[in-house]
Amino acid sequence: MEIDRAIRECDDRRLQTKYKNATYVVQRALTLYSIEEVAFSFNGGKDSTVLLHILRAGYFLHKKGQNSVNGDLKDFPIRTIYFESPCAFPEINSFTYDTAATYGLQIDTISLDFKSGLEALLKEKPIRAIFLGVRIGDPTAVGQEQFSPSSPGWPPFMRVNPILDWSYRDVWAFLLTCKVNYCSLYDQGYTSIGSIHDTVPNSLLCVSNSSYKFKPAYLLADGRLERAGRAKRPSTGGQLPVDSNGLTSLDSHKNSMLTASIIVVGDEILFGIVEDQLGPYLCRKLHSIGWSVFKLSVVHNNIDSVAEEVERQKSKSDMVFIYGGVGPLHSDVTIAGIAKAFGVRLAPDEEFEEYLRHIMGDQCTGDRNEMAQLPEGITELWHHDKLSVPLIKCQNVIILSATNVSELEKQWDCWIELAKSSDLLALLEPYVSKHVATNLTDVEIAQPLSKLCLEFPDLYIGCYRKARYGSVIVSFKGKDLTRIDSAIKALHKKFQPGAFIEMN
Ligand SMILES: Cc1cc2nc3c(=O)[nH]c(=O)nc-3n(C[C@H](O)[C@H](O)[C@H](O)COP(=O)(O)O)c2cc1C
Ligand SMILES: Nc1ncnc2c1ncn2[C@@H]1O[C@H](COP(=O)(O)OP(=O)(O)OP(=O)(O)O)[C@@H](O)[C@H]1O
Ligand SMILES: [Mg+2]
Repeated sequence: MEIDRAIRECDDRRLQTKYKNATYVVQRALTLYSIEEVAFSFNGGKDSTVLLHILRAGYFLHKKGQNSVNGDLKDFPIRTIYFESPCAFPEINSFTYDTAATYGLQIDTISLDFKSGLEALLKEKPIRAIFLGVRIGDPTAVGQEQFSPSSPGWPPFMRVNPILDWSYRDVWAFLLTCKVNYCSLYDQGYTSIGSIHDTVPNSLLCVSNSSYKFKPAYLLADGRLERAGRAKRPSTGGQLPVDSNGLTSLDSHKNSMLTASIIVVGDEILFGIVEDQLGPYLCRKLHSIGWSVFKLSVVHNNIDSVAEEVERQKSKSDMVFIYGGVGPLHSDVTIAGIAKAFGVRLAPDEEFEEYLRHIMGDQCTGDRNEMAQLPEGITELWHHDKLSVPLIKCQNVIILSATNVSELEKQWDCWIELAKSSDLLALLEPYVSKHVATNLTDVEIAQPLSKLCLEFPDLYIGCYRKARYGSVIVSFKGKDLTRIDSAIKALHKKFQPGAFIEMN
């Protein structure tokens, strides 16, 4: 069988593993369900083209040893369904039908929408499982496994996703290694194909800005950007809903208040063995860009403790910073905790794996690297020349890998630079503060200070002392220095001259 042979003879170990696992899923499905009970959902896209050949190979391996099977091109008895749409590219349509003719696919063309079409199909045919070319990274893949029952509200069947864990690069390695045909649009710069109304060539493959020439899809270096040619649907996902003026909540917040939370993961801090110095540093940095820190919490190195705190803070704050518990050790549970908080699973991230391979060399070999597993569908990697490993952002949660202040300083500077250039982080008026000290007693200053707070509601006016029997320090924090000066003047007026001394 030509596909099986091509993979066995190539020297790409990773591809061989992916192929082995995918054909294994097909074989298990063909053991669980009879051939009449399965269907292949084929639409001429690159992922479903990979799946076609995986199914052909899986069927061959499943039947191997039986005289009836010879691995011929047209030896494919699995019912194939195609949801035809007037909005599909003509190239996709013709590729689908040409492929059906080449491989002897028995195509059922369905002209209804997916749900109604499947309802009608399942009433008529004994189908119990449908093979799909869904992959991690597809918006619809979140929460799916290789075998996933259809969603509530959909007709009942098993979705079988043999190539769920394949990356963009795996797809192209397979198609090119097996030298099979794929839809011609992929050679014209299309990297993921939807309808004619929402799909254009991927601009990252543009040969030069002046021409409309594009490189082929397999040259896209960063597979996470395969959907860059697909129109974005308006979404309120993440933390930044768009208002009626088209402004994100960050824009409309520009002159008001944005809040951040900081979560530290560290048993040793809670045991009192280690002192956290990163939290206070981050608080100062956040104030310097005008953000207000809502909470700084320390949690145990435990997935549930991390998940619980992340879940709480991600909805209360505009941004959550988390550090500690990041790495390959048993206690490094932060990333798993974040995945749990968002209700997604950890999935291998090929690009991140490559960074790790770069810094860890031979220590990081094998087909799977636990450290390269990141929360699925919500993770972005932020690169900066000065960082050996990119910053990891899961929606509004930023994972910092710094373990001391100087590392944090570097990560913070890079993060600010990246966030500024992507317009993600609103840099607000920085907070400014002044402090005055007095030897008056708490009782003497309590009431006038309460009144002052009412007179200056736009300022934060707080008190602290360094010793029980020493001076009290009153702090004024806000975004307008003249308001702070007015408040201090008003305070002076309430007492004898010289009762309060301004501190540096
Ligand atoms: C055979 C088949 C089965 C599907 N089953 C489900 C399902 O169980 N639950 C669901 O939410 N969507 C299901 N879908 C819809 C897909 O998740 C997704 O919405 C569809 O592929 C449209 O993608 P697009 O909007 O990017 O074109 C199914 C689609 C097909 C073709
Ligand atoms: N119109 C359709 N008819 C039949 N199956 C479909 C259709 N649209 C999607 N599917 C199924 O859903 C899977 C995922 O679709 P998706 O668009 O992500 O991948 P693709 O079309 O194969 O490749 P690409 O990402 O390049 O568009 C397909 O592989 C196919 O199994
Ligand atoms: Mg598609």
